[in-house]
Amino acid sequence: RPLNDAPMESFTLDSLRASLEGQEDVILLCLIERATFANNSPTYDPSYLGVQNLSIVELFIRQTEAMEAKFGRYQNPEELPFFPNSSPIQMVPPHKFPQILYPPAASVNVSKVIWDAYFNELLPMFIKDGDDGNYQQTAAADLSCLQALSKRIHYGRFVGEVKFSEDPQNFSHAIQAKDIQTLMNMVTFASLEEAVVKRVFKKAEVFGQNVTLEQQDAEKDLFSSHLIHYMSKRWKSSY
Ligand SMILES: O=C(O)C(=O)C[C@]1(C(=O)O)C=C[C@@H](O)C=C1
Repeated sequence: RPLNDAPMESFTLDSLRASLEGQEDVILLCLIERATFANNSPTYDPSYLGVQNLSIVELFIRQTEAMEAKFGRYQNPEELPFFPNSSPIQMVPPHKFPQILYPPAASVNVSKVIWDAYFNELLPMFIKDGDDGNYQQTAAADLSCLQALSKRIHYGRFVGEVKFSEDPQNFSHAIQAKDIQTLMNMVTFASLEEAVVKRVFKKAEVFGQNVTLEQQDAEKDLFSSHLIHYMSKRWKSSY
């Protein structure tokens, strides 16, 4: 469920984990949609448009975000733009979302890391070579993937806040001592991370199937085969 006016107490570790689990589905479906288009290299070529040396994807994302900002997308603290735009123009009145995050936590922003990892690492893992001319659709699919990934990754800020609120004394102690190792041990669970990775592999396999009414065994589509192959090379060896 999206963030709403519910009080802070209603955000529990369980409710946040349920949200994270649902967000996995969104990410996989966005990646599957992106995989229906070819690599489409002109989408990423800064010289293709001849506009301020910006690629189609960057210009499209900048303009889409500016428009979405006007309609209030980034009033919700779950959403972070890749290109923050301080334009004061707002078409919608401000909405009072709960201020769950402690200000330093709210300032945590790894959008640049997500951007680079998506284009340089994730996308080349599964995209097929070629040019089908659908550059706008490609850029739009990239933006959906990026937004879904960014939301999932930045959700860690809410999870951290709830974990703090469950054990403020021990957390405060470690924070004051700047004991990063203890803090990391307090917020991470290797077995849970392993379970998340396994669940995502399974979902990628299921979502990537072409479901037909006639066949008993659903065929695997190219996306899931490619993605799972590369994900296995990248991550499975560590589990
Ligand atoms: O569920 C938690 O406790 C989280 O912190 C979320 C999450 C995740 O991103 O899936 C992050 C770190 C933990 O090691 C395990 C899981």
